[in-house]
Amino acid sequence: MGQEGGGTSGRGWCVAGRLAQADEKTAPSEAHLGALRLWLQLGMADSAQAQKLVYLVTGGCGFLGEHVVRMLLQQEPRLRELRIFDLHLGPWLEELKTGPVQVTAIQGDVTQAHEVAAAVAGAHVVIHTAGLVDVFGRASPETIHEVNVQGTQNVIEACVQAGTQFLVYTSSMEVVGPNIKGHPFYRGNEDTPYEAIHRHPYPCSKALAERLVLEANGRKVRGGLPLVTCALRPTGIYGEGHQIMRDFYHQGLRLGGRLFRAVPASVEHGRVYVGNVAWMHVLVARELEQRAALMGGQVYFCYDKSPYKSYEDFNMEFLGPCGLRLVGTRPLLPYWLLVFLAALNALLQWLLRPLLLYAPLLNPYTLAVANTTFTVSTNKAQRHFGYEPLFSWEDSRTRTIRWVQAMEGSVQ
Ligand SMILES: NC(=O)c1ccc[n+]([C@@H]2O[C@H](COP(=O)([O-])OP(=O)(O)OC[C@H]3O[C@@H](n4cnc5c(N)ncnc54)[C@H](O)[C@@H]3O)[C@@H](O)[C@H]2O)c1
Ligand SMILES: CC(C)CCC[C@@H](C)[C@H]1CC[C@H]2[C@@H]3[C@H](O)C=C4C[C@@H](O)CC[C@]4(C)[C@H]3CC[C@]12C
Repeated sequence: MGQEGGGTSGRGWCVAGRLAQADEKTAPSEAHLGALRLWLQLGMADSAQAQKLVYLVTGGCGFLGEHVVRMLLQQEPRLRELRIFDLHLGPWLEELKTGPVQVTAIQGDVTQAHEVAAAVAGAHVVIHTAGLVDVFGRASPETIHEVNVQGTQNVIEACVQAGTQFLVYTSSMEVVGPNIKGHPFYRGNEDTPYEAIHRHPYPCSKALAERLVLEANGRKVRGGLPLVTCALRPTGIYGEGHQIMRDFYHQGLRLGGRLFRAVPASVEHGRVYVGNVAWMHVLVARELEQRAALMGGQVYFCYDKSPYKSYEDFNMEFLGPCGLRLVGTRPLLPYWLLVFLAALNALLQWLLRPLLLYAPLLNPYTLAVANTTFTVSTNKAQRHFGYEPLFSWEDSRTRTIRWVQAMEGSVQ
């Protein structure tokens, strides 16, 4: 929309169109022309002012980050420059550079304070989605901490030093749960009491980082204005580009078009479409300035109309139409055996570490997350900043199915 309805340039077109029509029929009076000239002038002034904001998206080349980047370009008409900061830049960035918004790709590391500071300087808004998403034991706990916690601290300090006033942080449902006790969280909201106790490095790091962001709300940035921060907590994100969905799909193909049920169908797992999560980021960033007192220091779960289902049944909404079948109405293996296999995988990972990286999907942590009900039901984002999902469940499903069908090696 930045391109399509970009501020008032769209309005200018509209007026010019109407004027041309009027010319064909009746000559407009001087008064009419004067009014139109004034409107056009105001429109141009508006337009010059409209495209004034500089946004920085950290992790802008990741699964969620790419959707945030594209959504900003479509839905934020005030954007002048969009900076995309990532450890690994994607080739798709090139196609964005021909549009009306200046797109600046910055290869950098959030753990390097000076790189972050240089990227943040002059930005009005920072959307910090960069993170090390690792629940499979690929990275060390120290690395996860460094990227997720120290990286976030660097972003906060850079905002303070640069005078950047608005910071949106991508947190995670996992800062709440599932906790180590396996307590269910059934359609809870941001105020539902829950014992958020974790041991795994990933949720621990996200919880620490979220706290840093929320505590930074109100800190004075350069120039004396207060920093306004908030955190968004997506549940399990799905949609175009979702790596784990890709993995399940390929695994299903290898197994002759079948996947085997491991988790009871009764365990609800919260899921949210990536387009809606991106839209929520864009809206939050837009509304933080006007509603700083209400939104500053707040957390919001990301939600939409995706149905409540088990992790595997939900995946079948997309993988089913792409030719896969989920075998079994109940888990094929007893739970104790899954626990044993998960523990065995953890042991093998530890033993093999000096030789190779063994990081299967099943481990004690992923088993616990997949086996514990965790779903949200809230309207806080709607109440605080007017969020409504941009994509219906039907749209989200169709888009995801099309993406799976277009995947390399697809049976379609
Ligand atoms: N995928 C989910 O289901 C989910 C759910 C809740 C929250 N989140 C959060 O959303 C954010 C994005 O997750 P995602 O699923 O898109 O993951 P992703 O791995 O696809 O994206 C993360 C991006 O961050 C970048 N990055 C990693 N380390 C970096 C560093 N040191 N410096 C700069 N960039 C770095 C990566 O290169 C990548 O492009 C993360 O903060 C994650 O914790 C994800
Ligand atoms: C029993 C096993 C075979 C099933 C394995 C599924 C497992 C890999 C899945 C289940 C739930 C998934 C997590 C969940 O959707 C939410 C998040 C939050 C986010 O911040 C990071 C990703 C993560 C942890 C998903 C990872 C994959 C999980 C554990």
